Amino acid sequence: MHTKEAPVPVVDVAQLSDPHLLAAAVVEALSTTGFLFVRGHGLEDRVERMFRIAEHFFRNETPEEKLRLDPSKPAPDLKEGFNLGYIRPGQQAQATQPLPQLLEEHASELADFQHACFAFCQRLLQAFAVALDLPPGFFSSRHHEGPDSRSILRFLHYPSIPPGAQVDPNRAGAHSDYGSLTLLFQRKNGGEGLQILPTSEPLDGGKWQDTGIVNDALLVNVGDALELWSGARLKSTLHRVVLPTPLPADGVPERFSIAWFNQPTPDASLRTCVDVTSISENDLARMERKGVKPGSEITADEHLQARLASTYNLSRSS
Ligand SMILES: O=C(O)CCC(=O)C(=O)O
Ligand SMILES: [Fe+2]
Repeated sequence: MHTKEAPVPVVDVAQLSDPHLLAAAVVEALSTTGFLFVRGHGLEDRVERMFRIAEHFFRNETPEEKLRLDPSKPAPDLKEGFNLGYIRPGQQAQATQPLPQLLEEHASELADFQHACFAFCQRLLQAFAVALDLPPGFFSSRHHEGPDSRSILRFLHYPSIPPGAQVDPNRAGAHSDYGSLTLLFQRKNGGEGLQILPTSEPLDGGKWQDTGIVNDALLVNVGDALELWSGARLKSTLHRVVLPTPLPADGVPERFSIAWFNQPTPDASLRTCVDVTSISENDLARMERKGVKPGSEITADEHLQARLASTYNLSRSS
């Protein structure tokens, strides 16, 4: 169900195998709010199973092993995450980066889920190319699966907040995603808290809006690489995860989410594919703030490295 403000539209894509029909259904939302709830995506049967695997992992992995897996882990009381790189599918599924034992035993299911996420993104990417009057494979042919792909599956856990705790209201700070597309899976119970700052709002002091949760839908959002590539025809929107304010007297339950960060092939050119002079002042300013220059010759890997090295400096008071 949507929250009151409900800024993110919902589409059902189950019947939209034709890229033209899919484009007509999804492009409007992704070129305005940059976020879209998608139903009928075909991953429904697998999502709850992935949440169970993630939940079991976060609950049972030892603190020492968690620290070893991610020594840079920030504020462990607010958020913890685990990134899974490419896993070769098959009976003897094989991770290309060693997996902790608790995940290794599910390698084949994890590989299957990663592939389903990748395949769904390929469908969307074909629709975007059609919408921009480009050859249908323009974006999708510049993405691939394999050990050298930069795409990752991320399990996220936001631990519960006990009654009366003094904590920063940000469970995850304001950011935009770096890649081409993100698929975000949320849970009905305890999953609330994701907010977006529509691109029409000022970066400092703008009005954040709750995305809400839509049952059985996954949330698609555009990342910085695709925003640059498409000359901001598709928008990479700031988002964050917040706690309710004031904090409820009985505390806040834990929250799990799962994200698939789809990345273009590292050496693919992200040269803007539309006339750069047609990009609005507002979009240029937003991109400049991220250190992104439309029209320049830059590869997906150079873009990713640059984005990883830079951070926003946004006020957290809004
Ligand atoms: O947990 C969420 O709902 C959002 C996570 C997110 O935006 C991210 O990891 O990039
Ligand atoms: Fe994100």
